[in-house]
Amino acid sequence: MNGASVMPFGERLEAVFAAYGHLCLGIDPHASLLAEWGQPDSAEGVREFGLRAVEAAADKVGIVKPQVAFFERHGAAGYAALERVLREARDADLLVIADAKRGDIGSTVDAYGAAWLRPGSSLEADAMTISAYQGLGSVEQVMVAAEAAGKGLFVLAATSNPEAAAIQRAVLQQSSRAGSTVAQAITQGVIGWNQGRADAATRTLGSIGVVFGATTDLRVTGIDTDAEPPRPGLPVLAPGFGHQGAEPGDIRTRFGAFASGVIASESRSLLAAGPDGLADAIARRADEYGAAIA
Ligand SMILES: O=C(O)c1cc(=O)[nH]c(=O)n1[C@@H]1O[C@H](COP(=O)(O)O)[C@@H](O)[C@H]1O
Repeated sequence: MNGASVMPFGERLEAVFAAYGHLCLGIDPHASLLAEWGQPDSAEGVREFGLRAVEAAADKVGIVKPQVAFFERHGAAGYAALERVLREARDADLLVIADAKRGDIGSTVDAYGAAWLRPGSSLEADAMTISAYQGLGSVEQVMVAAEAAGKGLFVLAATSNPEAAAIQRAVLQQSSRAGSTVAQAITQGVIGWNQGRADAATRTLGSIGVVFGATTDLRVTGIDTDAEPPRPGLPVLAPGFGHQGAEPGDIRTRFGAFASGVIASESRSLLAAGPDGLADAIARRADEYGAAIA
């Protein structure tokens, strides 16, 4: 793969923001939603659910985030269903974030990167979620490979679930970032990595982002939301809108200076509209985010 010829993920994300705004449809085929959608709780059911969600999302929103776990529940057949959903979504020109939350020692996490981000892989997505609790260095090579292939990564930093605070707000004792919280150190590490690219000064958004839950108070986590982040801007995957309680109007107050890079992700709150109402629900919500971020 010739890295010089691919469009960086951050540029693709910027184009999607300009065309469709900041809303992302999470594709989470919970058993209860499958029942509401009239689909069996099986690999066939999650495939049909995913395909109908993609159909509703196309031209209404620019980004989808399939939650891998709900497909994995159905074993190999569930993975075949996911492969089909990923392919259809990418063919529909949606930017696809595989929510796989992988992490491990470097040599193993590289294989996860190859599974989800290598061009031509049957599970190829445009970006994936990744965990760096084995050290940011453990995912360094995945960052390099993602960047070279025009792909993106979202590293968990300050997640939306309340029980994460105890770990993510813990203060580092050792390392060059001693005194920072875990969330802060991961965020600063990712910002620094994007700044270290040779063409950083010409980019508006970097290709490596973080996950900040929309329900989380970032300031308490040690992240300064008032300071203008240096170029390139930081892509922020922000679940927690809708079902978990955050609303479009919270974008500015929660994310401050990071707001322009926020991907506002909602799954259950949109999917609850059912297969026939989903496209309209997405369009309505996209307008609300548009007004909130303008
Ligand atoms: O990485 C994620 O997407 C994620 C991070 C986080 O901090 N919180 C969070 O809820 N998520 C995912 O976002 C989705 C949220 O779904 P809803 O609460 O139904 O919108 C689920 O697939 C979660 O796994």
